[in-house]
Amino acid sequence: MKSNKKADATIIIIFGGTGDLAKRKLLPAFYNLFLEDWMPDKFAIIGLGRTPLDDEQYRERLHEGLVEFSRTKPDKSKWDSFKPAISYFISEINKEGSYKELAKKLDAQDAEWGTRANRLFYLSVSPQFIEAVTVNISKAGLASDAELDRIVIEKPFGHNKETAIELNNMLTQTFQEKQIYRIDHYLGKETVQNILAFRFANALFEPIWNRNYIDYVQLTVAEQVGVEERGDYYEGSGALRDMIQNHLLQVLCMIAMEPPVSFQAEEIRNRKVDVLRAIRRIKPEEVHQYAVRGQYADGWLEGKKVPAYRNEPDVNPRSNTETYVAIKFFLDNWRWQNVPFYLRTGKRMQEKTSSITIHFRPVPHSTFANSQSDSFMNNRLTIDIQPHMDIRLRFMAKKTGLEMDLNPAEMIFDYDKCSTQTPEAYETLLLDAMLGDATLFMRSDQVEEAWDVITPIQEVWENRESLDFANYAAGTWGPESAEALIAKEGHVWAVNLHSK
Ligand SMILES: NC(=O)C1=CN([C@@H]2O[C@H](COP(=O)(O)OP(=O)(O)OC[C@H]3O[C@@H](n4cnc5c(N)ncnc54)[C@H](OP(=O)(O)O)[C@@H]3O)[C@@H](O)[C@H]2O)C=CC1
Ligand SMILES: O=C1O[C@H](COP(=O)(O)O)[C@@H](O)[C@H](O)[C@H]1O
Repeated sequence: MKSNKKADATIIIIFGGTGDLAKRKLLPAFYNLFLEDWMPDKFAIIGLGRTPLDDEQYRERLHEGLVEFSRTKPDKSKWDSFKPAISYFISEINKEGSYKELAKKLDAQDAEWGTRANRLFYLSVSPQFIEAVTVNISKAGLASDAELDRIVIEKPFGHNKETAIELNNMLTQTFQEKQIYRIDHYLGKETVQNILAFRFANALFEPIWNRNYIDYVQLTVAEQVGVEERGDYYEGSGALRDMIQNHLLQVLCMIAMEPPVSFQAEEIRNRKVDVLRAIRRIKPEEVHQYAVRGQYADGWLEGKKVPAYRNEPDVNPRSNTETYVAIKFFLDNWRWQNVPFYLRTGKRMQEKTSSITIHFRPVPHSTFANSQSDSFMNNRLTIDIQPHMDIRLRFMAKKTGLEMDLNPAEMIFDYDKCSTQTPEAYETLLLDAMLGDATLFMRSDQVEEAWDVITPIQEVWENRESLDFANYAAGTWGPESAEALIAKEGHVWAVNLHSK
């Protein structure tokens, strides 16, 4: 969460510097921070990988990434001033010798600047390498200063609760908790951060933000893309681990948390972990009542035929991996007792859209005769996270005319009307990591609680044999069972309603 200050001298060391994430997200984020004068006055970016490249060839690769993925296209003179800070270091993760050489490079940079710089170790590598990198960093004494040195860990953080605990234990042998930045890029999204401002900087909403006024809450993260080139990873993950365990549960925390006393990282994280602890654990025998899963069949998206999940590259043709999940959660605390929180996410859905919808209770007594259905008359607050970013409040208003007839109307805050460009999530998060602000990163207990929430579902799904996959066509809103899941309560998925 940015203040107006810049970080002190910083060296960013990217393990996996030749990988997709570095090219697609990390370097464009650093470049845009540089353009907007957020990078430290002294900074260096060292990319690591085994691919034989020299500095100039590495910079050229990253430049291609900027052209393709950056929200601002690279300007020649700006790129020329940015690129000397980038260098490449050929290294094998498992070889201790590489880290000794890296130590020399880091020390030389410190000597040149005349100061011990902050070191930000970014692990943009497959999770199987986290232990080797951490142990070797420790052996080579690269992270000797708990105040200056930090490590950023990408998702997935563990494969289940047990492995997440093991990973936390392993990391804390080298790093203190305050040095560990577990990234969840949803927390860096502008609209997700705005939930905190919306809830806690306005007196208007807090009094009604509870079970007395809110009927139910929905969170949808729908993607049009399929599994793309990530079949190998996704087969071992599925939508529950890939999206619910992290992004959707983190957003749920922002919606449901109690007002924090301050905006200190620990305070915010304490309030969020309270929410995760309050989520009622689903018993194995109840999983079918609370959760549904799906897998896409072939279908049509925007006029193009797209293949079924089982026909995607690196996917088992008899795969049981879910590409769609919908879950009904309850929170056992005073604020939210008996308010359903519906979470759903899926690939190959009809629209790309991520949004939160708060459905308010109906008026206690209906004064007006109206042709609209009751649920359509209820107030509704929608926070559109992406691709369109806005906050919309639906209320009933009188239809212009001589009769007293009602119509829904909307008050809209539209980000498109703001003059400043919206930063990418990785820009916010990388800046925070450089500044040492962990507010938007996950603490160990948050990750473990989030795994705990999904464990029963995960275990039942992994052990159940008969599946009727594929059960939704690509280009639709997912399996029919997801509609049934909430129809039982007389509820309806808001996005479907919205797009009709
Ligand atoms: N790509 C994305 O959009 C996202 C990625 N992530 C996470 O980020 C991490 C990185 O993903 P991604 O960039 O896609 O992965 P890639 O497969 O594209 O890149 C892997 C990187 O690891 C390096 N590497 C692999 N083995 C070794 C080794 N033995 N020694 C040294 N370097 C090695 C590769 O370098 P080289 O080949 O040069 O050796 C390459 O730079 C993963 O944890 C992923 O889950 C998270 C969210 C989104
Ligand atoms: O972490 C992940 O997120 C993306 C979706 O991110 P978004 O910012 O485009 O909404 C998802 O496609 C991917 O499977 C998952 O690993």
